[in-house]
Amino acid sequence: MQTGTALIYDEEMTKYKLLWVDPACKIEVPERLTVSHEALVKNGLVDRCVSVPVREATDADILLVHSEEYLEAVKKTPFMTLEDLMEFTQQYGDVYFHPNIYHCAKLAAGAALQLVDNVMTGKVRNGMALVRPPGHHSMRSAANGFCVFNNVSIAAQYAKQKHGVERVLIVDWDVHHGQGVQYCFEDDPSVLYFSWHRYEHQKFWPQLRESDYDCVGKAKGAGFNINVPWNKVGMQNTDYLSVFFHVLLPVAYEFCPDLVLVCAGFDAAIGDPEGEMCATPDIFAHLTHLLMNLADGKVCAVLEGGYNLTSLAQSVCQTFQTLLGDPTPLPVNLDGPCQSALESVHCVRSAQKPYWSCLKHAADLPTFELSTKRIKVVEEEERTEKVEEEKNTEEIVWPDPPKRVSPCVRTAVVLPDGVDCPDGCKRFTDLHPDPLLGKKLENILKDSNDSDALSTLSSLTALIEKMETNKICNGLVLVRDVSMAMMCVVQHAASLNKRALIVCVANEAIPIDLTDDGKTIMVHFSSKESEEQKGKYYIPVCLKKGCSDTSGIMQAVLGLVLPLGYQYNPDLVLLVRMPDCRISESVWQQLIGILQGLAQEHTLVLMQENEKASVTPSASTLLGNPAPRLGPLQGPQSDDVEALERLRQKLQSDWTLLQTTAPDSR
Ligand SMILES: CC(O)(O)CCCCCNCCCN
Ligand SMILES: [Zn+2]
Repeated sequence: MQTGTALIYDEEMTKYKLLWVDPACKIEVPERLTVSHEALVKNGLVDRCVSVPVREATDADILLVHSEEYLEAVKKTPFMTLEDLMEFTQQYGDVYFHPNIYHCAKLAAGAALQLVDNVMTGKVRNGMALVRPPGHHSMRSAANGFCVFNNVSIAAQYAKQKHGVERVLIVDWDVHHGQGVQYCFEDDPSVLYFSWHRYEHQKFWPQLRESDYDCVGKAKGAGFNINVPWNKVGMQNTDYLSVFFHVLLPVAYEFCPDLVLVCAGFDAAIGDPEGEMCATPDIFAHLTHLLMNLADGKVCAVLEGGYNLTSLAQSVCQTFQTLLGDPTPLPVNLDGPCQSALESVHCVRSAQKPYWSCLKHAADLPTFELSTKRIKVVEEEERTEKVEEEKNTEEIVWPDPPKRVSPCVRTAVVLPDGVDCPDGCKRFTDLHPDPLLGKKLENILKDSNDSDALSTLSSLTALIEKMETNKICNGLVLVRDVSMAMMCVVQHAASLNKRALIVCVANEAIPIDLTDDGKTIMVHFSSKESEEQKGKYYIPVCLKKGCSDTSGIMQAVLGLVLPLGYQYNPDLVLLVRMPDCRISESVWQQLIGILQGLAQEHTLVLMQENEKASVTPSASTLLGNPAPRLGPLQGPQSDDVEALERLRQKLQSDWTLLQTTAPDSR
């Protein structure tokens, strides 16, 4: 299995800066790179990465996206006087030139290409390039928004041409719209471009009509351009996650990319003078994690924006730690998305509905959008951007990101004799069995003299305690009686006062009575509609074709289990695979991989002892290896989607992160 995270950085890219007064450009300073790199050094992350050298993009590389006349013009800038540089800059918007910026722009683009080469040839699994100048605003024949060459667009074309990549997903989490990327690929169905961006109904820079949610791509590219406008500032972690769960991830899994490129701008983080958002740096740990089970884990992030040097450095470290496989921090206190974010999610899903089967049941445009859409053309005078007042982002403070310590044992296994311990795992036995365990479990144990059942259960309970004290990250346990073991885990977690999220894939009802105290939530995948109401903490997901229905499961995992799980924020995730549940191995691995974003990766996988064939693949994903791709997903069964929507309607008043439509509260 491919491992290793590339870090691409060269201090040469710090050697250009603004040489004259320009309020629009003064935030793009060399210190952006130095503070990011220094933070990586300080946190011991540079030593854990594979350092990959930069290279200059060649003319041929640059001409994959830009015109010859533009390249020739930029080539002249190193020899220009200051006056010439200022004159040359005038023709573009919100960007500046410098005698050394052409050299740095070639290095920035070349760094992205080095990253693609190393990931595509399997020298590393993933990586991030710390570069300046950024890229996503630059266009075929124009510099713009601090950008000279479109680093990520060049990387996408390069990946297709040199490595035969057929489908590239570009995720642009920078707070500005990468219009340069949109223009480059808007009629190209092989590149799916996703961007969220501060928009404020076209009042925010670059004030483009084509940045709105209804610009979905052109001709063959229709549906392969996804714009999520933020029409208010102050968006929080929950707003970002809501867009990933209900817009990006369902489409990304349906698209099934061979490669994921990230326009990793960190001006979407709190404290940034450009974004004025409130999402904290640890959110990038989750956003990164949620992309890492796509494309067999081939994720290449390239720095774009980020102008608050504190949140930038923290966000860069959070991203690298996840790329390196460190447990994600707990997603604390997520309430639901704000009204404005919900309107954006609603509008994007309805605009993209014709193009993606995962959205075929999405709601239509909200009526208020239809009515104001015509009159929403913002009057010209309204659009004059407010004068550059100094944004008082200095006094904005936020808590330091939590420490993310990897337990010394990543994956512990409890296996019957005769089943080998997979590489990288550690066989676990309970060294100090609790003599009273039989008594404590008598309500569960049918036969308290059943010694090997008792020993398995004591290993199970001891393993949970090792996870809760962070000695072990996650675990895989094979048992004879899965239901009994599940009840034992539920009871033991409750006795430790730990919240457990149980995801159970089965094909028939399961004998369990959940306490109604919210200490345990169970999502039960089955093929039968369950009549009896087992309380609001028991969530039956019915799939007509049962757990063999890949797209049905994925639809439910992304749109229901993830939002609910993130909002519930469990201490432990218990993944239970009942005998003969017929789930496909790769879907099972996706389930394990995706849910590791919760509970600091404290996932306990429980299967029957005859599932020997699944031990190695399950362990591989628990060890942090990316789950295999599922292939482009078909549409889920209509009646399953309708059942899921009914379930969502029922649950979303308690679990507000499940919402996908804005109440028509006009
Ligand atoms: C890579 C990037 O998207 O971060 C570049 C953003 C350019 C912003 C231009 N306007 C700045 C106005 C100053 N308040
Ligand atoms: Zn930006």
